[in-house]
Amino acid sequence: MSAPASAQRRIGVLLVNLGTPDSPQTPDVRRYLNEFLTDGRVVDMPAAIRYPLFRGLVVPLRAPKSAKIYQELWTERGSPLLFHGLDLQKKVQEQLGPNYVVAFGMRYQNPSIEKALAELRDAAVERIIVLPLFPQYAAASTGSVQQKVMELVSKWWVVPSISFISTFTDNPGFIGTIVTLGKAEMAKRDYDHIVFSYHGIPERHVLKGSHNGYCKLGNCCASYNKNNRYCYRAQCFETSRLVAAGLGLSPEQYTVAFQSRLQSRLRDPWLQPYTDEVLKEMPAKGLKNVLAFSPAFVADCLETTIEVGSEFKELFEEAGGNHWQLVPSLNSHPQWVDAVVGMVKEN
Ligand SMILES: C=CC1=C(C)c2cc3[nH]c(cc4nc(cc5[nH]c(cc1n2)c(C)c5CCC(=O)O)C(CCC(=O)O)=C4C)c(C)c3C=C
Ligand SMILES: [Fe+2]
Ligand SMILES: [Fe+2]
Repeated sequence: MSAPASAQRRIGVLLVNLGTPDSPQTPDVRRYLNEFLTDGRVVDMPAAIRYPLFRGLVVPLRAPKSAKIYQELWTERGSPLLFHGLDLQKKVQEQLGPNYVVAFGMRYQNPSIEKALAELRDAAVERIIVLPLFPQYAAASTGSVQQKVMELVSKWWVVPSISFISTFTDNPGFIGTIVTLGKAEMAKRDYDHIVFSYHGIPERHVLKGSHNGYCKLGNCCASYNKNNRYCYRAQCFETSRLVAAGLGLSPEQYTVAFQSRLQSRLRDPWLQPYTDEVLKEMPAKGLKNVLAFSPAFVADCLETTIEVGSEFKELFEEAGGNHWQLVPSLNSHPQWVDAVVGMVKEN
């Protein structure tokens, strides 16, 4: 006879995404951006410069503009990044069953990681598996979640056993779901070219994380190996290569590019090529029908729906393109739910 569920050892699973404002109104967007952009892992300036510069100047100027974009993105269910995260949590919990407790938190704003961890502690879980929902490790995303979780649990009297899934750039279930979604779009029409557009990071961040100086922003990232396992650029290339293989694409049929750079007067270079520049040149080369993937994000958000799905489409059409199509995000697709369950069970 098996022990009752309540007597069995339970494992906590913490799914974390980046964050989103509580509402698309300027004060909430300002609060969100203040927390996000003063994180020393996102803007790696000395705190004495970062706080006054971002709280006093950058965020007050940016918040009203960002609020307008969030209003465009907002749905009846609120922010897509949030409700898709909650849907994923529910479906993963259903599949994992009563021996697991699945919580969901955001690195910035709500529901906070602190609240999600407290749910797991209250459920008396024996250990916690943390899955930051960023496929490719970056110090500014996954690293920041890890730091926050460690800061919070280090204050508990009984510190739990914790493990982190730090990257799933090449996870077969993750790759397979993107391939499924891509094939569905490719069945609807013919495309001249494929773009894999990833969230950019400053080149400096890649160099700071370079293992023994291995990564130098050159051909070092062309293969994915033990020396560049956590190099964001190498991981973006690896995800693209695997998805391209699943779709049967040759290297000439796709381009990897980077979006969402935070324009600054310091003009520090971000990972290149920049997606907006690449796509503007495509129509003149005869690439008039383009399918775009956003494999740095697992759920719809500002950077997918608005930036890739609508702003890039407009730029592409202005440059003479016919058809620009964004492949939908994984959200809580059943194949993706299976992939998350698989990663948890393997851990
Ligand atoms: C995929 C992982 C992410 C990395 C790496 C990342 C780095 C990074 N981001 C900024 C600045 C901004 N990012 C913004 C939005 C945003 N970023 C990610 C993910 C990563 N960021 C997501 C999922 C989102 C969308 C959130 C949503 O609610 O939809 C924004 C806000 C956009 C705006 O206000 O216009 C900024 C700003 C930096 C500087 C950085 C690395 C150094
Ligand atoms: Fe970002
Ligand atoms: Fe590299």
